[in-house]
Amino acid sequence: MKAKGWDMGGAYFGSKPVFIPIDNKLIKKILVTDFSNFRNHGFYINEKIDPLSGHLFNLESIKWKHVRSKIPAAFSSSKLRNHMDVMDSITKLLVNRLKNMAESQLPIDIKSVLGRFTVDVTSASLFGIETECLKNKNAELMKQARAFFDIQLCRLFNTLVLLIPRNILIFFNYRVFPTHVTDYFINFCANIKAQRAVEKIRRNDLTDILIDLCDKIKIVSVNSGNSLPEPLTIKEFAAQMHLFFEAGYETSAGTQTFALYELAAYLDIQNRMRNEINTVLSRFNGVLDYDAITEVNYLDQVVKETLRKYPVLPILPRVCESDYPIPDSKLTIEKGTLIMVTKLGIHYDPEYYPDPKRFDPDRFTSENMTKRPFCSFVPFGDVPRCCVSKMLCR
Ligand code: HEM
Repeated sequence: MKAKGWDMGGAYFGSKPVFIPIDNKLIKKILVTDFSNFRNHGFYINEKIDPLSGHLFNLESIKWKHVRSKIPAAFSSSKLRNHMDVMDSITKLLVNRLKNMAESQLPIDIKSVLGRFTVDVTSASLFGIETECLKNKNAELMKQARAFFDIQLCRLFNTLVLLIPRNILIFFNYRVFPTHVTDYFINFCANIKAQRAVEKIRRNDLTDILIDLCDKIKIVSVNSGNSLPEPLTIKEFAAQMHLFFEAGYETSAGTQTFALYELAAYLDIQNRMRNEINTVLSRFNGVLDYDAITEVNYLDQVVKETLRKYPVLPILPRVCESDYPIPDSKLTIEKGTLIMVTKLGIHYDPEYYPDPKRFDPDRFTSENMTKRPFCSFVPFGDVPRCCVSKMLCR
């Protein structure tokens, strides 16, 4: 569409009209400046029948804001610094596992290995839970979290279901998550909450933040006109936990897999990255700690170029909350219209990234990055409703 000189376009998703902003200033308005009119993702949510669907990605309006406002504390750089030891020990386990696998000369399902590694790292650092998915392929938590999504047919079906209006799905009590997965996660969370209460454990991690949301009601000034947020129920707590296990798996494991693919294809890039890591390691006594990580700039460029070329979640969905006159145009986006900001379109725009199919980490030197406009690189979306892990990416 941009090649035709259009600033915006449209399509149909089934019978639903979809607005596609192309002009970068309009994208910024939708994601950032006029966010209050485009807060929600518009995905199917039915907390009564399908409690796990009530997770942060699906939550809407005030309830989303209430839960979301507490989460960033779990992702701060000081928290990350504290988690370096546990990340280091799980990474050593990964290296050993891969060495053993390589020696056996058998094909490796690398995405699955990296997925289990990611779940171990996120669980240990965010929740203080040892999941041991890397050690044990049949770890129960992993089986439950992936049971449904590993079946391609179920994933396809759940995408097609989005074509059906939400009120019809609610009328037919449609549920995305099977009962056994829902029950497993509700029990799992109830046990963690009880255990922390009995043993008086306080780690100030994501688990504690979610438990606080269950136990405490934040008093909002009556004058602000907002209703008082209710404490989270155990089911709502479980929905958030389940999302965090899922979110880390597909996104991070997928990105690491694509990065390995490109590094295997371009040995010069691989060698340059390895040399940089070795040089930094030699300055930090062989330990890749938090400070060392801030110095591996080329590695950071490789990650960014991978996120550009392979944007997991290739669109950023939004719903227009009230009629929105598009600035500098005679058009209005009608209330209820679905908006799709296409990350893929932005990341493959030759105006920002010449020869976009080429894998070139040098697009992300700090000098080159400052030449591109705002919203030209959006792997995590943009504030306020960006990915919660965005702040961990340099
Ligand atoms: C390569 C890694 C990742 C990528 C590329 C990624 C990308 C994204 C994107 C594009 C969104 C939607 C943003 C929007 O609508 O504007 C999102 C949302 C989200 N992500 Fe990630 N993500 C990654 C890793 C993670 C990890 C490791 C976690 C947590 C453990 C996580 C948790 C979430 C959550 C909770 C949301 C919903 C935020 C909200 O609606 O307020 N993501 N992510």
